[in-house]
Amino acid sequence: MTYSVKEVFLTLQGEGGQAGRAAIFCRFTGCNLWSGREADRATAICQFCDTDFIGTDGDGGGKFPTADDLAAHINALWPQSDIDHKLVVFTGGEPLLQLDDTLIQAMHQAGFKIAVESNGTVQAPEGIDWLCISPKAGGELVQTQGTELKLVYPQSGIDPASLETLDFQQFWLQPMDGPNQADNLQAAIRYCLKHPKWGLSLQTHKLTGIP
Ligand SMILES: C[S@@+](CC[C@H](N)C(=O)[O-])C[C@H]1O[C@@H](n2cnc3c(N)ncnc32)[C@H](O)[C@@H]1O
Ligand SMILES: Nc1nc2[nH]cc(C(=O)O)c2c(=O)[nH]1
Ligand code: SF4
Ligand SMILES: [Mg+2]
Repeated sequence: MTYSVKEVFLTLQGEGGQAGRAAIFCRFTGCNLWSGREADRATAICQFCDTDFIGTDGDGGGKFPTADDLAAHINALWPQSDIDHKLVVFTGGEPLLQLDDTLIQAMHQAGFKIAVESNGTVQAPEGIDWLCISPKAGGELVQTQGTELKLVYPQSGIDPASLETLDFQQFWLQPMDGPNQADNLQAAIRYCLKHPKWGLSLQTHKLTGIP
C-alpha cells in the first residue's frame, strides 16, 4: 500500500514516559476525528488539535509506495553512529489508519523499536513496542490496552477516573494547549497531586523550541 506522510524528522520525544529520548517522528497524513481544516474545527469530533497533518508537503514528507521505501527513508535520518537505540514514533494525524503489519515488520527489520501515538479509535496491530493512547471525548475508545494512557486535560466529557481501570502501565495528564493553557496546567497539577496514579506530561518540545 502507499503511505501518505506529512513529515519525517529527528527530534526528542517531548511527551509521556519516553520524554527526552531521541526518535524519528513519522507523521502520517489524515485523521478520522478532524479534517485538519480550520473551517471544520468547530464541528469536528476532536477540536483542540495542535497539529498540521494535511498533505505530504512537510520536511521529509511524501508518498511512499512500499513499506521498505518508508523504512529506508526513516532509517536514513537516524544517526549513523548508533545501532542500539533506534526509535521511531508513528503519529499523525491518526497513524493507525495507515500503520500495518508490513511496515511494522520493515521497521523491526531495520532495527527500530516502534512507538505509536494514537487516539484509540482504531484497534492497534500486533508488534508495537510502545503504544500511547490518548482518548478523545466523542471518539469511541476501542483500543483499551497499551503502554501509556495520555489524556489531554481537561476535556469536557472525560473524567480521568473513568479511564483508571484500563490496562495501561502509565497514566499521564497532558494540559490542553491553547488559549487556556495556563489554567489547564494548574488544573492538571492539582489533579495529579490529589490522584497519584496520574503523572504530569508536559509538551517539553514546545518549552525547548524543538520540533
Ligand atoms: C497530534 S496527536 C496525533 C496522534 C493521535 N491522533 C492522537 O490524538 O493521539 C499527538 C498527541 O498530541 C496530543 N495533543 C493534540 N492537541 C493537543 C493540545 N492542544 N494540547 C495538548 N496535547 C495535544 C494528542 O492528544 C496526542 O497525544
Ligand atoms: N518532540 C515532539 N514530541 C512529540 N510527542 C508527540 C508528538 C506528536 O505530535 O504526536 C510530538 C511532536 O510533535 N514533537
Ligand atoms: S485525534 Fe489526534 S490528530 Fe486527530 S485531530 Fe485529534 S489530536 Fe489531532
Ligand atoms: Mg505534536
